[in-house]
Amino acid sequence: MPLTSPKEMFDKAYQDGYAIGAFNVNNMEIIQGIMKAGEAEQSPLILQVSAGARKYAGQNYIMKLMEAALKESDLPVVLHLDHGQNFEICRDVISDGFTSVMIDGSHLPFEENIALTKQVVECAHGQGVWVEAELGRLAGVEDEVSSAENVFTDPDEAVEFVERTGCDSLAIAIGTSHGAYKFKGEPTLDFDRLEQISSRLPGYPLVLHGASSVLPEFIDMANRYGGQVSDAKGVPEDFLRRAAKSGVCKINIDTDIRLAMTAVIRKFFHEKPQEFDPRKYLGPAREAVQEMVQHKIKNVLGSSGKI
Ligand SMILES: O=C(CO)COP(=O)(O)O
Ligand SMILES: O=C[C@H](O)COP(=O)(O)O
Ligand SMILES: [Zn+2]
Ligand SMILES: [Zn+2]
Repeated sequence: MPLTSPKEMFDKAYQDGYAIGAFNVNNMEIIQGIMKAGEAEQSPLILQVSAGARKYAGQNYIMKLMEAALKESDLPVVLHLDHGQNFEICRDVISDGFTSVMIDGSHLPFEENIALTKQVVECAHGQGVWVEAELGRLAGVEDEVSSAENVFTDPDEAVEFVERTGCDSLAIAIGTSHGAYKFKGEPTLDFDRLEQISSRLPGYPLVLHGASSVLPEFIDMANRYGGQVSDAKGVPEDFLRRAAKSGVCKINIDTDIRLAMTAVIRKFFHEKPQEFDPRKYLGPAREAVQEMVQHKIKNVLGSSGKI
């Protein structure tokens, strides 16, 4: 199946109150784990590539891995640029064949964010490519830049932003953040704000970044085998189910992939210190990614069988 645009995926998801998982890819094992999970669940998928992933794997490798994944699958798959920081990176990945880009002007003043987003929308729409933008700011680390504070999305500004830029979906800040340390105390999200935004933008797909749940199973395993990932806390799965029913069509997950792989590899190294064949630990790490992604699709996002 060739790469698809998010349009049809999001229309269906919005109608039925489920969400599509957008999973970050960095290497072969991650792509394979996600694709296998999607196959097993017959779920549409968004594979997303950050600037960091492009730098790590190399854009040519990413494209060839995608090509291989699509050759072996009939699933609808979107190839999406995660957190595009400027016009040039969006333009470059569009010419490589990405079907969706995020232009992240959330660090800019409102008018500058609008101007940058509009510039990307004009270029992308000319080629049938979807544009996600961001308004508000998430605390945490993204692309090696860390933001100390959340700046929640203002509902009035969200409406004006969408109207003036013509962006196709909007990432909003309602209390999630990137990484494994999302909450100091009890997790909370500003659902009132989400309802306000979604009711003022009816039918419009919203995006939730920083949506990993930081599964205790992997935190415990990592720590049991020498890790030091303490006080980690993610977004409770019930919050994600609720968000999916309130206009959130795309839920971004990266940290949970990282934790699953790391936990399994730590355990392996501890239990089999004499082994040195990377396939022996990257294989189980790939299986852990598959299982975790399958769990999300089936039990949290609700996208099983929605192809
Ligand atoms: O938002 C993300 C990628 O854009 C990932 O968020 P997590 O760090 O919660 O996985
Ligand atoms: O939003 C951030 C994603 O988790 C990507 O992270 P990265 O920039 O380290 O690849
Ligand atoms: Zn951002
Ligand atoms: Zn993000």
